[in-house]
Amino acid sequence: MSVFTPLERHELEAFLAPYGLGRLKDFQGIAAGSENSNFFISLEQGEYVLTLIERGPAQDLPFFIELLDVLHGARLAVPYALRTERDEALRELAGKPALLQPRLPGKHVTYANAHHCGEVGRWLACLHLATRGRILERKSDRGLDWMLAEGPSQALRLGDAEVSLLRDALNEIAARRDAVLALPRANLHADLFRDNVLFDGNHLSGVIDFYNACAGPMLYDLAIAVNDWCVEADGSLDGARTRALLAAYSTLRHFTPAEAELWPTLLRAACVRFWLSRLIAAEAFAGQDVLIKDPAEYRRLLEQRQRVDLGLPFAL
Ligand SMILES: Nc1ncnc2c1ncn2[C@@H]1O[C@H](COP(=O)(O)OP(=O)(O)OP(=O)(O)O)[C@@H](O)[C@H]1O
Ligand SMILES: N[C@@H](CCO)C(=O)O
Repeated sequence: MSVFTPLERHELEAFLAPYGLGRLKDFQGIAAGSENSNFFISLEQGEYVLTLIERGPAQDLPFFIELLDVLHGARLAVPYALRTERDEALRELAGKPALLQPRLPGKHVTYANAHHCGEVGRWLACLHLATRGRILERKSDRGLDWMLAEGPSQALRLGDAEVSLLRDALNEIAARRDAVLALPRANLHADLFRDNVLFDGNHLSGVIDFYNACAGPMLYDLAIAVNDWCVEADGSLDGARTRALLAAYSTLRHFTPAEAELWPTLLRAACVRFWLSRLIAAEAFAGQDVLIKDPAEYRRLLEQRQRVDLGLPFAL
């Protein structure tokens, strides 16, 4: 998996015809991914990706389409919704909202090095600089308020030590919520993990999966990325990769004193976000043929981030 909605060749041909991109040569469901159905599509005029939106906020699709148009216009390596000859971007196929996007070159990196992390930091700064002057508003559906609302009900399924870990983290989030929300804002990717970035050799060739994108504190985006790109097997952060990511970012946008102060809190909040969302996904998809990521990984990261308060290098 995960192709939740299989497609017949004839329905795909009818869907693709209005793009005027030539005959369908081949198509193939993509196994990776856990939220939507994705297909590689080979047409006479090039290579594309078709996404059927299976779940999540369908009413927000115009936001994602507009954001990707802005980023494409700013020359960031992102997919964007292709238009039909009648200028339609958002369409329907097999009863699901459907988008056709260019296929970006490159491969996912499993073991990131400091160079990869520098590329990611630079890309993230470009995203924030391209949007902070005219932010497209969308509240995250996995933001601090969601964590504070969802945490207590997830705690009912946890053991005593885990409840105490989560409770401490939620107390910190509640205490610092207003200060975090007052940090400098832009549009965020909000899910910048290794499996959402493509590298062509040493060059970052694409960032995909914007379905968590929102408006919010830029530092939160960095915390999410650092927790995945710079992590060691024991959950600690690797100094060289962390410095490379943050240095590349701060060359383009300097951190503020408030950001330096709130960095350890944001690192922990980003752990809580994925610990909770993975617990929810593990329960919702139990027994199904869907990729489920391990919630315990983010519990371990949170434990580590509570033991070690990490400063923000390159602050000010
Ligand atoms: N525009 C694109 N260009 C190249 N490959 C793509 C593109 N879009 C998606 N892919 C491939 O399809 C896979 C699944 O896409 P994606 O991560 O968006 O799935 P998802 O189910 O929406 O997300 P997730 O499981 O991360 O929430 C990616 O890992 C990538 O290999
Ligand atoms: N990147 C997320 C899954 C998609 O939001 C995770 O690792 O839990």
